[in-house]
Amino acid sequence: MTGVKKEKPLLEVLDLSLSFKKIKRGLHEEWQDTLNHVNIAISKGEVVAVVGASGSGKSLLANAILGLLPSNAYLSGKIFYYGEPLTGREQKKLRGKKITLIPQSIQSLDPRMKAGKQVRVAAHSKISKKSQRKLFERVKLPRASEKQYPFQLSGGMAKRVLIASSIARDPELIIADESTLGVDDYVASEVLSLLKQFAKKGKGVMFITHDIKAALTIAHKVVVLYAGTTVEVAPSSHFEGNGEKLRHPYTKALWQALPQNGFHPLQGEQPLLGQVKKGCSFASRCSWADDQCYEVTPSNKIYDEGQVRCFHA
Ligand SMILES: Nc1ncnc2c1ncn2[C@@H]1O[C@H](COP(=O)(O)OP(=O)(O)OP(=O)(O)O)[C@@H](O)[C@H]1O
Ligand code: NI
Repeated sequence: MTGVKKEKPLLEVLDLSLSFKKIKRGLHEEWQDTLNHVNIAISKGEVVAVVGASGSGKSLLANAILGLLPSNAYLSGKIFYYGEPLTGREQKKLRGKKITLIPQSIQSLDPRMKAGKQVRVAAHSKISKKSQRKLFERVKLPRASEKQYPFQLSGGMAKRVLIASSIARDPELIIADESTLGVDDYVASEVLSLLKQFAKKGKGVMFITHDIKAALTIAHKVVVLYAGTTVEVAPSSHFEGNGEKLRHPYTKALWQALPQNGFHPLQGEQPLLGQVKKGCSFASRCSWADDQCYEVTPSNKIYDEGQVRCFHA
């Protein structure tokens, strides 16, 4: 449509790289590079899945967005929130309010605090007991559980307390870190449907997971992270058939490794962050790789519906 100004994405991460300064005796400094040119955008009402194997940098990315990195961390690149730079000061202001995290582990609950109070404390005591009960209803927590301590809750209920806490202050962006990990299928599908509902209400949801199948049940698009780099961003609809519509060989391999697609495992291992060699980080496992891939890092190619980092895609 002409004349209609396109709304800026809720969150935009552009070419974000992250290194840690290592403590070294002597004169020279040593750096450990982790995230490397990460690009991701999330709009209101959108679920974006960030998919990657263990150690690919998913939680680092979440922490970078939330401003929760240790003091030896150095970031380059940009993070925008509604088109404005998300500075450390803004992160502090928005964190826990407009941008919230659903942590990976239920260990993040305070073991000495009853469930109802956990949620009221997450809301900085700005909500009444009545509102807390409404939140409990929203995440399908029985009223009686508000008086229970975390150890008395089932794993699924504890997850729901984390989720209720994360929405207590009506956030705009919810970052869910492996929220379906370690729960049974039933709880996982309930968690997924809650995340989907949040997006339907206009929030942006970043769903971090290594489970591409779970991601595809709710995500509008999938960001694939490999060894700290976003190698592909593709709409969920491109994950079909043999993966012909997917562009990056790693994304194709992830798709083809699913039991429903023939269970073709990918040989080799993802390099550890900090030990990624020059060139394309996927080259050593890629059947398409040629000399160039071992020498030069592919740039990010943007196409209509997504982006890809591969010379041959
Ligand atoms: N504070 C730090 N200093 C140096 N390196 C770090 C630091 N935190 C994380 N890393 C490095 O970054 C890597 C990726 O960590 P991250 O937790 O982001 O992975 P992940 O994709 O979330 O994995 P998982 O699926 O297992 O949760 C780690 O393996 C580690 O090598
Ligand atoms: Ni993680």
